[in-house]
Amino acid sequence: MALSGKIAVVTGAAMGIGKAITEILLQNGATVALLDVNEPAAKALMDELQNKNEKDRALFLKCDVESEEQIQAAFQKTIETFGRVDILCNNAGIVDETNWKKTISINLEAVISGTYLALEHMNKMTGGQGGVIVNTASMTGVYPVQGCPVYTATKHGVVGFTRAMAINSTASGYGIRLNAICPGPVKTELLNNSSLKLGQFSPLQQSANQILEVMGILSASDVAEAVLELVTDETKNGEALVILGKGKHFVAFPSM
Ligand SMILES: NC(=O)C1=CN([C@@H]2O[C@H](COP(=O)(O)OP(=O)(O)OC[C@H]3O[C@@H](n4cnc5c(N)ncnc54)[C@H](O)[C@@H]3O)[C@@H](O)[C@H]2O)C=CC1
Ligand SMILES: CCCCCC(=O)/C=C/C=C\C=C\C=C\[C@@H](O)[C@@H](O)CCCC(=O)O
Repeated sequence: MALSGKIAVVTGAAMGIGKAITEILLQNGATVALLDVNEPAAKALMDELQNKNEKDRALFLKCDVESEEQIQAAFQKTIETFGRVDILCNNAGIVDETNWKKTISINLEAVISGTYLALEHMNKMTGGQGGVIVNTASMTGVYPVQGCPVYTATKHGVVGFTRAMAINSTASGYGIRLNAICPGPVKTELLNNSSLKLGQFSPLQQSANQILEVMGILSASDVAEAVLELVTDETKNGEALVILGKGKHFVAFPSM
């Protein structure tokens, strides 16, 4: 898929991996609606884009993905402004093993809401033009990590939901590809603060640190490059791409 003229929606776009996804999509010619709850961070990014003459292809929409109404309003504004949606990156996520219901709400429920809203607008069976959805899972969506059982559960859910929806799309003719990106540790605010967010499992933090030593640490741009691969490679549907400091691989799931 060539990106020039394509319209993308990215959630959690103001910082970290979402910011890097936004930047690489813009660099490759796409137009991006940036959805985020952090208005100051988003405005700072928009100022950066202004300096790179990319601001006219970027639209910040304040949106808390915990609110289905706010996601719907952001989609509506995107379509009113740019005409359609071709690409969706459900990227917003948190780690919080104490407020674990919020973690489920943002990391999994919002991915489902965003995907279903995108279907309404992208589905070829209902007048859409098709497209691609990349959901940000994690290595914890494939390999359980001590210290963050609910986070791990949400990311397993993102992988399973994405793979099931990819099968649905093929079977139903939606014309939409769905893939999951499963990064290891990435140098972002989320990772920096993660050791404070393990709640009752904080004593297990050392095991998480060991993952860092074994797996290596990624930059947000490393992840964005892998997301670009999933967006542009039209042979990829229903994949879970694990990317670690030491390399990347598509998960080989057991066949039924
Ligand atoms: N940093 C890491 O080591 C890894 C992160 N991930 C996943 O990557 C995604 C992005 O994480 P990072 O860039 O590391 O985090 P980050 O904390 O650096 O950035 C997350 C962005 O999402 C936004 N956000 C948070 N809650 C939101 C909400 N309710 N509505 C709208 N926006 C919201 C934040 O304002 C922020 O701009 C998450 O889904 C995370 O689980 C996956 C694997 C590794
Ligand atoms: C434990 C929360 C994980 C959230 C990110 C994810 O999806 C997967 C991460 C995999 C390993 C995480 C290791 C975390 C180590 C922390 O305890 C902390 O030491 C990291 C500090 C960041 C740094 O050293 O650069």
